[in-house]
Amino acid sequence: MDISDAASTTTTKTVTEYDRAKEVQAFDDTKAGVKGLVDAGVVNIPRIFIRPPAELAEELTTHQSKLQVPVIDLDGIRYNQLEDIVDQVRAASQTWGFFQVINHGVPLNLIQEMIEGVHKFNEQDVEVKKQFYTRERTRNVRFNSNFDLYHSRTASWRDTLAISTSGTKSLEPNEWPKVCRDTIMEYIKEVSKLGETLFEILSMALGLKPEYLKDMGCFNLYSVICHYYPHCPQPELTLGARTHSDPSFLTILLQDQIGGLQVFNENQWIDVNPMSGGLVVNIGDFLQVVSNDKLKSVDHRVVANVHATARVSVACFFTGHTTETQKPFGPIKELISEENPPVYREFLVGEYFSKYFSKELEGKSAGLKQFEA
Ligand SMILES: O=C(O)CCC(=O)C(=O)O
Ligand SMILES: [Fe+2]
Repeated sequence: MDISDAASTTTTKTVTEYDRAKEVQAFDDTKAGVKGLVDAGVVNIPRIFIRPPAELAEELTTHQSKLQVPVIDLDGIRYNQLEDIVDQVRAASQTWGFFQVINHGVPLNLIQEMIEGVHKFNEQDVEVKKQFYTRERTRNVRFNSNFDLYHSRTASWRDTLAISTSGTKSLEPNEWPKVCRDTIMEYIKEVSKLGETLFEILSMALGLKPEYLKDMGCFNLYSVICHYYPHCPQPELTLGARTHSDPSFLTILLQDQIGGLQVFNENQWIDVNPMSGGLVVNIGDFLQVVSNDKLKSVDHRVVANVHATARVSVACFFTGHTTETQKPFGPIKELISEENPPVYREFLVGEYFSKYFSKELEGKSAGLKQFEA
């Protein structure tokens, strides 16, 4: 390559990068999200959403599998089958990092209302919705498209309404989106109860007393993240959510019947098939750390929605304490020994969050690496 070639390559690169930044900004400035693009009738998705050629080529090598994420019936708790449930949760959390629960106690009509509430929020007058559009992390209610829009190589085909519950009590009623406020409040209450039960089961699965994880401070439903995945006209070119593991101890996820969530298991992507009335539970990075790798936080993603109807999901993140002034978390003492030395160092949830939100959504290994001892 001679100097003029090098110069023109540099120029092209600069222009491409400049265009991307400009296009990302223009998209963000609409405050209408991906739904705004769909409403405007786009048939070719903007290039900020198109995945790099290498990623697209890799996709062609994946194939469908008959493997299924384990389903656990929590009704057994009432029938003296707790031990059996603890065994099932342990097995699922050590291998899949994911399981689905049924008979979980969260009222089915509330689940339906939550799904409808997220539709209503996203499908209301765009001018009303825009009032909630922000990337300001100090705001307890944040509507935007792609929290990592400015840091990611590829944007995802989804919009998100995030509610931080730590400030729920101090939230002014008009800070909340009216169309789904009461439903979300009620949902937080019910999912917290389920979370408490699951943390007890997980403590037992680790051979600890039932209150152990709760006493440690893992149990705090910090954010409710409502996702809306509009129909994508070119689903093969993008994703609904990039591959990631969750920045939480535990996540309880409600998904509607459309499907698209996939979990990485035995070197392949497996569909997490929607179950009417079921909830998906997954182990987050922090639980993998405190369990010293006994429980696994596993990569997952969402494919772009091919259906005419938008897909809705609601992820409840139990993140424990959240400010840097709180006590640090690290591998549980009872789980480490000479044969099982700590794999991870102690960390502060706040410290982890500030890194998480300053980069793009990425696979688990990158996230967990920073905790290593
Ligand atoms: O929409 C989904 O099914 C998954 C959402 C998710 O993985 C997340 O919010 O962390
Ligand atoms: Fe996730």
